[in-house]
Amino acid sequence: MTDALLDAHLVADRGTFHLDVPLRIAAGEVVALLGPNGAGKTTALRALAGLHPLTDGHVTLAGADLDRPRRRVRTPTERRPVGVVFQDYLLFPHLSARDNVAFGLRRHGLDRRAARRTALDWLDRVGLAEHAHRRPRQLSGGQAQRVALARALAVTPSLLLLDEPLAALDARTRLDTRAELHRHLAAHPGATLLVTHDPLDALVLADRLVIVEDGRVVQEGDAATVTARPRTDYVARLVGLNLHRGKADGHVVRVADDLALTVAERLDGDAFVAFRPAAVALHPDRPAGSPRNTWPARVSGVQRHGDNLRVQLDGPIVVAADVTPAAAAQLRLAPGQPVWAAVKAAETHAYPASG
Ligand SMILES: Nc1ncnc2c1ncn2[C@@H]1O[C@H](COP(=O)(O)OP(=O)(O)OP(=O)(O)O)[C@@H](O)[C@H]1O
Repeated sequence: MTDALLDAHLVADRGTFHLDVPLRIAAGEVVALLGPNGAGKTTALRALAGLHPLTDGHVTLAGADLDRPRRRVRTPTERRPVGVVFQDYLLFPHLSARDNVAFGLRRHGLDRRAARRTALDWLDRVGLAEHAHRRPRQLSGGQAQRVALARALAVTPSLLLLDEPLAALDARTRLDTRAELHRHLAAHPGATLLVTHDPLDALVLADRLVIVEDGRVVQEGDAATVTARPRTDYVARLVGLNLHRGKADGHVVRVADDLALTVAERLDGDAFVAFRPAAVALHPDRPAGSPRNTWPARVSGVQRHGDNLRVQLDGPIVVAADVTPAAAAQLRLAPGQPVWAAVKAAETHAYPASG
């Protein structure tokens, strides 16, 4: 991407934690920053907002350096063309919805009347014109979220930052608000960074995913690429796949000392093998007639998963298998129980681990 509106290299420290994340976002692009707990997502967002100092690297937005520690450049939060929607919205409880939105505009230099007019216009755009006089405690979670979004967007920020914007909502409100948020983000001409735990939010709302683990980017790309070729356990779990790394030789990938899986693709060298939990069949005894891709395993856990049960297996490789409740009853699945696992070559997807 050559025409990045945001060009950042976020290098920051928090205690012993070290963040080192390059990030480029084009105008109109929505990027989701995903990662497990403690990966550094919030630190990255706070650094972009000017709420956490960089120790090195830079933040350049629309060609202007906001941060560049080596040149002692640092722009205070309120002088950045950045809008933030925090997880708990941080609305002022004593101000009406209109005045919450107007507050940000006033800080950006608008006079009181113009700020109120623009605030009403934005509340109208998020469908809240008739609630403009209400205080935050008189609004539902979804409505408060929309006020926070209106407040962030009203200042026409070059960069919009959203920190888990749907996390505080119940499932039903989340569904509606996600669809509406999608509409507003699609219309936002600036760059958008969305921090989230929720793969669905990321897949629905973002054009591109950047996945961080332990302060580093481990994978990035559009949803189709990332879900088709996960490169870490976290990403594989996120997209609901089993993932194993091994050495490929033709159609065989050795994933453990005592297990080689036959795969559909022909490969050589370091490779990943991915397969869906539903592709793993469980048998009480060694399955006859199908010698490929079967291995002895032991049940380490069983949980509900939609209409099925998700069974965690230990053995030469750690695997999740989805089985129907009827199959689980027949197998009398219980923790510690030995079973045989099987997966067909045609149900696996192998790809090079390098590049
Ligand atoms: N106040 C603090 N003092 C010292 N270290 C901290 C502090 N807050 C966070 N950290 C460290 O910084 C790391 C990154 O935290 P951060 O909140 O950015 O992660 P995150 O990806 O947003 O996590 P989560 O998904 O749990 O919100 C954590 O691993 C934690 O060890």
